[in-house]
Amino acid sequence: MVFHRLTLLSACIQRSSNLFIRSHQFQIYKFTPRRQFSLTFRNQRGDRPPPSAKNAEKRPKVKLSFNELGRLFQLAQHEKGRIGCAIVLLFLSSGVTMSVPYFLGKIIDMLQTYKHDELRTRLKQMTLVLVGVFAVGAVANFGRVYLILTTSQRIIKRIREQLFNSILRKEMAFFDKQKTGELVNRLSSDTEVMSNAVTQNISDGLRALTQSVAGVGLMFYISPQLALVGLTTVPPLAVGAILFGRYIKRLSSKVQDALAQATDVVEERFSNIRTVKAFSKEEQEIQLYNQRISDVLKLKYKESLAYGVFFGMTGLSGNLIVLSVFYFGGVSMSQESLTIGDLSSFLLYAFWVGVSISGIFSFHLELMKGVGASQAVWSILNENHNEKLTFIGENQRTIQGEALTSALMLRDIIFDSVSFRYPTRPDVLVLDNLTLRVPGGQVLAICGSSGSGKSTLAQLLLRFYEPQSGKISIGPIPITDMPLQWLRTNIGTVPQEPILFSSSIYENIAYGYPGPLESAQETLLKPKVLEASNTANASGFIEQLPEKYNTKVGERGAMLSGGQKQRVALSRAILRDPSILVLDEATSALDAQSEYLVQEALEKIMVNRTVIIIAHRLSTIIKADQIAVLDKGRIAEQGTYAQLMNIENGIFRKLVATQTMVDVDVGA
Ligand SMILES: Nc1ncnc2c1ncn2[C@@H]1O[C@H](COP(=O)(O)OP(=O)(O)OP(=O)(O)O)[C@@H](O)[C@H]1O
Repeated sequence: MVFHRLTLLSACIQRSSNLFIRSHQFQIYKFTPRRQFSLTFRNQRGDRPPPSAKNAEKRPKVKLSFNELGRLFQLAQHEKGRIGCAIVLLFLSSGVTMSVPYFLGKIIDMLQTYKHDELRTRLKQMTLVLVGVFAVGAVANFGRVYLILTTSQRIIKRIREQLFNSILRKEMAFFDKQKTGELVNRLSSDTEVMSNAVTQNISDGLRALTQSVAGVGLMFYISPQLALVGLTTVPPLAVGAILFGRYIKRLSSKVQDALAQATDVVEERFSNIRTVKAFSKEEQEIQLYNQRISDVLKLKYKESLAYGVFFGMTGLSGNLIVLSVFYFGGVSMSQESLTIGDLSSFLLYAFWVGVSISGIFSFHLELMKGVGASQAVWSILNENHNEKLTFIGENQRTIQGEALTSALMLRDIIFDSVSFRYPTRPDVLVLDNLTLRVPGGQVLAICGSSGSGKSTLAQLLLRFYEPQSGKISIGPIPITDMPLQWLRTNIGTVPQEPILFSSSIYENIAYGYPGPLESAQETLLKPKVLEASNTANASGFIEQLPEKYNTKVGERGAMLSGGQKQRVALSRAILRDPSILVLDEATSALDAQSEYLVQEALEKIMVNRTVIIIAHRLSTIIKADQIAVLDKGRIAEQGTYAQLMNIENGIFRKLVATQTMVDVDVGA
């Protein structure tokens, strides 16, 4: 009978041992998909991976600094109550889990000790008690899981809000350096890793810690000698697991880099699909992608080999523990110092201890990942590179005695000895002590060869960048003294290649409305949108679309033609009724009809505004009140068309002669 039960128990333990191994695998694999996903773009430190896998060796190591750890834990500060409740529930549910082996041992002993009616009565009582205990465990578990998951999401939401807010307020130089994909990755993936490190991970880690402490305690309680036998394998296993963890960490970093390279191909090719197709490079791109994913597969083979060896070894040592516990346990049973129930409980506790220890390793790994991800997020959240966004207050109506009105903005714009280099390219002097007066209320065409700095002038006027020396004023007021938002609200811009949002035409035009959209009443806004699109000669084509103003324009406005996009962008710019309009003309020629419509619209909106046109078309230039020619970072010539054409060997004359400018017959 005893032998039969031992055989049963042996089968049960073999299952437990397999479960133990699978559970180990689960504990480690559990994080793998998320790691792969999040690290596709990011290495351990949270940086975008370097382009070659070779460089991966040089990545900085994450060291657990208490400051960083402290800052990470501060994320959970607002959620103390919820996390506290979750921890109490965690202790309760862990207590229930850890009581299972104890009760199981008791039942086995009961089966051995009692017979017939007595056994039935006792079994009934025990079952009733256990139903109650398990019900409490289930409720506690439900509460813990619900609280932890919702808290995690609340923390993610809070960091995302902060991060998005911080990113949007950065100056342009920040965006010149950062890759969009990387910022998106910080917002989506890193925030999740960080939040997980201080919620789910804390919960899992605490459970692992309490269960291993309780498990070891109970093992010693049942049989100190057997506990020592069982636990002798823990230190070598721990060393093995740490070494294995390090190896896997290195290997998986390489896997992540290889994956990132494969993803880079996908990202870039998808976003430039028109170029790929136009050059018929589909085959070449498929091969390139296949090569990249083959690199991933090779590394995965290595990883699989390592996992195989490790789990083979842990499986073997797990079985050896079982064997030794059986042997020593059997000896103790023969000396009647241990019951079969105790032995069963003991083995189950040993199983839980094993699972929990692996949980502690995972906790450490996740915490490291959280710290790694947080470093990049903290550096964005640091106040560096923020724009000085000053919102105009109710009482601020004047600057230096001048009323903040559109009349002020209609005064001359003066660039006074402005020198400028882009922060990302400090070796190139784009504007060299440039002085320019833009007459208020008139149209100034700026021309010059490609790359001479025409668009840069507009960027400085909008204060996307600050000049290294010199100043820009409107009337007597330097633009640096004006509230930034007010300055920008009074300047309408239409870039060379307008980019629209993927929403409807109506929403794209309404985007020009100064102030928060929700505060603008629909009834007031709609006529303004219609009027703006009329002025910009956009209403004609919009009305012909099946869904008119509700037509979705596709990503970046891809569903509209170049001329249509320009007119929607023009509508958006004039909706805000700006005193200053900056138009960067498209370098490529529009068809004659579009060209005519754009030109006609421009003539309508030029009235009572200062207009700066970064001009590429001779037709526009001829109509301008003044023309400024930019050359070698300075204004080389300024005057009317007739005046500039009269300059012998003049730059403007040469520009016209070499037909650098697009000439379109607007009367067509
Ligand atoms: N964000 C930037 N970061 C670094 N350099 C820049 C940046 N934008 C422009 N540049 C450089 O500054 C110089 C002036 O560029 P800008 O765009 O003002 O020329 P442009 O006269 O408007 O040219 P185009 O007529 O071809 O549009 C160029 O050498 C360009 O490469």
